[in-house]
Amino acid sequence: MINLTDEKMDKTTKKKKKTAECCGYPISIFFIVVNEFCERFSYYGMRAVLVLYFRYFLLWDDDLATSIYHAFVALCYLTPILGAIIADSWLGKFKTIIYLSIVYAIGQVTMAISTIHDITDANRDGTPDNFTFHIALSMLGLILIALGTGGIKPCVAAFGGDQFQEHQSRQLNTFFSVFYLCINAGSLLSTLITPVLRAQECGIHTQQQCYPLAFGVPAVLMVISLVVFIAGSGMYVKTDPEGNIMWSVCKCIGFAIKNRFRHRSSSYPKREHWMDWANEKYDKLLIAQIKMVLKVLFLYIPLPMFWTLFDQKGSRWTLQATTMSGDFGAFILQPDQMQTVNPILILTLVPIMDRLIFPLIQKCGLNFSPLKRMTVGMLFAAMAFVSAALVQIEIDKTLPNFPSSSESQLKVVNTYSTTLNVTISPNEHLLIESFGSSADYVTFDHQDITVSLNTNPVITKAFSLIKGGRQTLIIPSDPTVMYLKEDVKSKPREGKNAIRFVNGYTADLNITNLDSIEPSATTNYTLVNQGKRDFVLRHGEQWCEFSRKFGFGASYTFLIPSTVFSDDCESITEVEDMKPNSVHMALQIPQYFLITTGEVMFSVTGLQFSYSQAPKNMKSVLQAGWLCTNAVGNIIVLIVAELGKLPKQWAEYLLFASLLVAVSIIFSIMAYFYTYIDPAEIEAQVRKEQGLEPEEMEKETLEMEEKDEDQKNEQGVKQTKI
Ligand SMILES: N[C@@H](CC(=O)O)C(=O)NCC(=O)O
Repeated sequence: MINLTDEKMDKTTKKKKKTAECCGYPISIFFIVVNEFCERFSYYGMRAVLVLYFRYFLLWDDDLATSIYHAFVALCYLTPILGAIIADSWLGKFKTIIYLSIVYAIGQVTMAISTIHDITDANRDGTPDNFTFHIALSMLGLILIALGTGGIKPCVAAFGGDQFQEHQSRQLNTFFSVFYLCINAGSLLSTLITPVLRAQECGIHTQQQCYPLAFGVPAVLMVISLVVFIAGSGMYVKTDPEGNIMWSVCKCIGFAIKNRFRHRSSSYPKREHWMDWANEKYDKLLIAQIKMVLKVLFLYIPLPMFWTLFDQKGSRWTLQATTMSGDFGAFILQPDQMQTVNPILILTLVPIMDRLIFPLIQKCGLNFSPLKRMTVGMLFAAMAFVSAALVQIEIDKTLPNFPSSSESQLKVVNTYSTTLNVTISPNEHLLIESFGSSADYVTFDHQDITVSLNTNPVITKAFSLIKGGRQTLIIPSDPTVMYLKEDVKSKPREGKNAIRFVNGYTADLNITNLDSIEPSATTNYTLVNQGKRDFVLRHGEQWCEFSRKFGFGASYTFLIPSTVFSDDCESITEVEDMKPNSVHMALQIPQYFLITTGEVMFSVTGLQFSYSQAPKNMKSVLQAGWLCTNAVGNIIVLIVAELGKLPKQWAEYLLFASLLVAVSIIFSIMAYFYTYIDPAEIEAQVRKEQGLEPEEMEKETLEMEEKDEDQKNEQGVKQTKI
């Protein structure tokens, strides 16, 4: 029985007594959660506009932009290992957070500077002249950000946990929930704000999309995060690093393996655990701690699969949203804004789960242990993907029938003065009225065709179609020069609409935001957003204006007749090449609800579990291991994206759902054999076995602390003497 005198009690708990409390919580955690809010605002705000920056500022193609984006996210979840090593073996969590936050803030500022196009826009045309400079600077910024955000990630949660005393386990759980709420409040606000900042126009010489502001605000938030953290400095419980623990762990494991191999003959008695083969050389306490960590790390093996599904909400699900309608009546939701449903749901679900669902389950006498929660979380994520597959099946029903890689599709547009009988060899006959088009695309399984028009004389012309492509045969006022124009063969990106104009007027025309268009020519596609759009057509002094209301994801060809100015643009004909999206984005809400419920059960619980099951000196290491499961999950997404997809998107969703169900079954079996531990208790037991009684241990600690203090005092005296 530990029986400490008041004086001793004072000394052993002196660090904790110093932390002021409010409503049973250490005040210091206020600074930690505010710091986390600002940091996550900074991270998610920057991430929200990153792909668009790659795509439209650096002018990378979709594939490169997506790959670099996922590689960056994976790096952000790999660097926690580095942060944990620095914290646990060298600087301690407090200093690690400060130093790496400085690196992080420098990275954000570098990133913001790299987006100022005026720096290299010597010819003032609105585009940077030296892309290498911008790419190099932004890559440097991203590496620093990944190092910073990843490095501090395992430290901040564990540092927050360190602020609590042993009897505050209930408050500790609430802290992790509040911590998660702050992450999502930061993420929600920034995901809403930074795209709006990006859409502003700014610049010194020319006005461009305001990336410097969109990246600059997250940089400011990171500086604020650092200042807030430093402000709480006097109140924190700061645990000292315990030497190069990772190195000791590696050496100890290496020795155990070597020793086991040396004694592989059956004549040697078996040992309870393979790590016991390190007994000859290493401290029993270290071996016991390594066993605890390995047990948890082993349990982590199936976890990346959850993140593989979870992180697709930023990629596949957003792409799915681009094929849906975001018209909610009172407001219009853009496809990438659909992602904000996740943090919104987190903010509502975490309190509901904590205050209502989990206590209710407990009241019913059910043992809903952390590992059971995580298994159920995985099943929810799998259900989310089943829901996504069902939505996809509905979308597929409304999608155009795009050509396969061996087919070609053709549509005919007639801007000739009379109705035409169009024969496409060998046996396609189309009757197309003046300023009209064929009803739909005709599919061919060969590329070479001959087109005949029933004009007088008959006009015949041979064409070669694009394999796997969609084209329109434009018949102008002079049909002898009929020509092919390539069409879009997938839904326009970001839910935009692809539009183009065929000029049936007798002279050049100028159309708002488009280059001048010659008679009989067809413009290239321009992407326009949903909503009402106005266009002004001009030729010399003549002009007229016409308006169209667009939905999401459609494609149109507008045919301009020769009478366009005399009837005030009334006679412009609209040919619908691709129908607007008709499946509503609200149908994605169930899948978001399911994945977010899964996240609350899996991720919030996993965070607490990783903290509670780690020995004191390896808490950051285990947090880093937990975050690494996320990195591996992202790498799996990268590999799957690179290897190509199943022919049907809904089938891919079902495949992922089935994989996660299989993995969750394996995880539940592993969890069944896992026994929850109290690391402090095990450590005390090992010490006891080593012959160190608790009282002696306390005594030893006190003596060491006293010695420490004496040394400090001595140094102080020496310093004052000097
Ligand atoms: N729900 C996510 C945030 C988001 O995707 O907007 C989350 O909580 N992630 C955990 C983190 O630490 O960022």
